[in-house]
Amino acid sequence: MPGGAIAVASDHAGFDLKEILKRDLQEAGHDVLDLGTDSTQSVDYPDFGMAMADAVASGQAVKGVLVCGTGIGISMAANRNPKVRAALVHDVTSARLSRQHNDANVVAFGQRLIGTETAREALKVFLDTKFEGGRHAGRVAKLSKGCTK
Ligand SMILES: O=C[C@H](O)[C@H](O)[C@H](O)COP(=O)(O)O
Repeated sequence: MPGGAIAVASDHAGFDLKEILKRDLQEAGHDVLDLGTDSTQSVDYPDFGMAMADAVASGQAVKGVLVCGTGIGISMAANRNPKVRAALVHDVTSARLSRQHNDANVVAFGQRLIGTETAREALKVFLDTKFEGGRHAGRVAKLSKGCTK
């Protein structure tokens, strides 16, 4: 069984894809923490992006998966916490690079923009790819420091 819980969260516009990705994670043997939402009834994406940030920053989850209509708003919300590096991913290449170069700990998808199969494949790659470190380590450390003003 892979180590550490993976949290999933979405707004109403990402609910269907979140459920598909959650099932994939469970079938792969991951411990999945579902932070909602629980239906396609309209909700506010900041509530779920920030719940994800809390789960990752506290160590309750080692990685996270976010989905909203575009992936933009919910990743913006999560990234307000300096311990979160949420990558808005549109394909397998950006999923891989978000891990290799940015050590992303959260991946975000836009259900209205990405094909389901692309998102499923991109999530697998995201979880299977390691951070390269090296020249990227200092850059990522600067992100973790947050704003200076
Ligand atoms: O960045 C925001 C997300 O894409 C939301 O999922 C989107 O704005 C929701 O739109 P609506 O309320 O029209 O379903």
